[in-house]
Amino acid sequence: MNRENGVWYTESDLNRSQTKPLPATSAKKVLLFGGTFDPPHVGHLTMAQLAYEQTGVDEVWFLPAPSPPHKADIADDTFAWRVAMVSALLHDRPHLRTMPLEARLPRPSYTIDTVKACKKWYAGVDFMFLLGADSLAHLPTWSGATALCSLIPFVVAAREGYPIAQTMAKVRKALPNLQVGVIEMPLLDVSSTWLRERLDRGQDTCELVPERVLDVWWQGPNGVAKDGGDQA
Ligand SMILES: Nc1ncnc2c1ncn2[C@@H]1O[C@H](COP(=O)(O)OP(=O)(O)OP(=O)(O)O)[C@@H](O)[C@H]1O
Ligand SMILES: O=C(O)c1ccc[n+]([C@@H]2O[C@H](COP(=O)([O-])O)[C@@H](O)[C@H]2O)c1
Repeated sequence: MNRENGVWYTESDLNRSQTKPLPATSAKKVLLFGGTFDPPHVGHLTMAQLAYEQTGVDEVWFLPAPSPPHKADIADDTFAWRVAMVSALLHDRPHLRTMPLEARLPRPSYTIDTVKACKKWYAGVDFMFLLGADSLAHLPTWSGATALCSLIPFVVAAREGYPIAQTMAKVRKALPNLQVGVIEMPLLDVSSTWLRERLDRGQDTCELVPERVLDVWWQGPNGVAKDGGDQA
């Protein structure tokens, strides 16, 4: 491990970012979807699919965060495992892509760094960022939130406990330059936390985590190849 400018990174991150070509795209409009995905579930899949249909983007890019800024308990060494679970979730849906691009970036995985990097790496692409209303409510606490809002428009999905209109109004007071659209989606009151608790107790998750994803979950973080079976 090395430390530079207050940021921790591993040698393998650096080697990787210097040697591996970026994944190619022919997309002109892309919706970025950042998350911890521990594990990914039908809520994530549904919001991405509906956002794809309703925004007219060419692709939705799932960006698992190696080190999510507000989740100190998430270990970097679960990253490849979470990437592999996202790939399993998106199986057979080429317009929804697993893009572990944040592996190439400093830790913690601040969204402003990700957005700046994506705009630089994919200069011809128009980006938007997808999040749930709970994440939107916390947006004012994100690193460089005002600058981030001037860089990218957001697309928000409803989430239990965070009524959209009130949440947007409150966030706009803190971030007057916020650009945000809302997707139509039924409330799906499912979270990774609740599912993890059930999995830890050996309880049925009733297809809220698809079987393919569960196969990876049960392999554990040490049972998955370090690149998560993916290409970014
Ligand atoms: N059921 C859902 N409905 C709407 N948005 C969701 C839902 N689940 C997750 N999201 C959104 O997806 C993004 C990534 O979420 P994340 O990977 O943290 O899953 P989570 O279910 O919120 O996890 P946890 O319970 O561990 O906080 C966040 O913007 C979050 O708001
Ligand atoms: O940039 C930040 O300060 C920041 C703070 C909290 C969350 N985020 C991003 O929001 C996305 C969802 O985060 P989470 O913790 O709900 O999985 C993920 O891409 C995080 O990197 C970003």
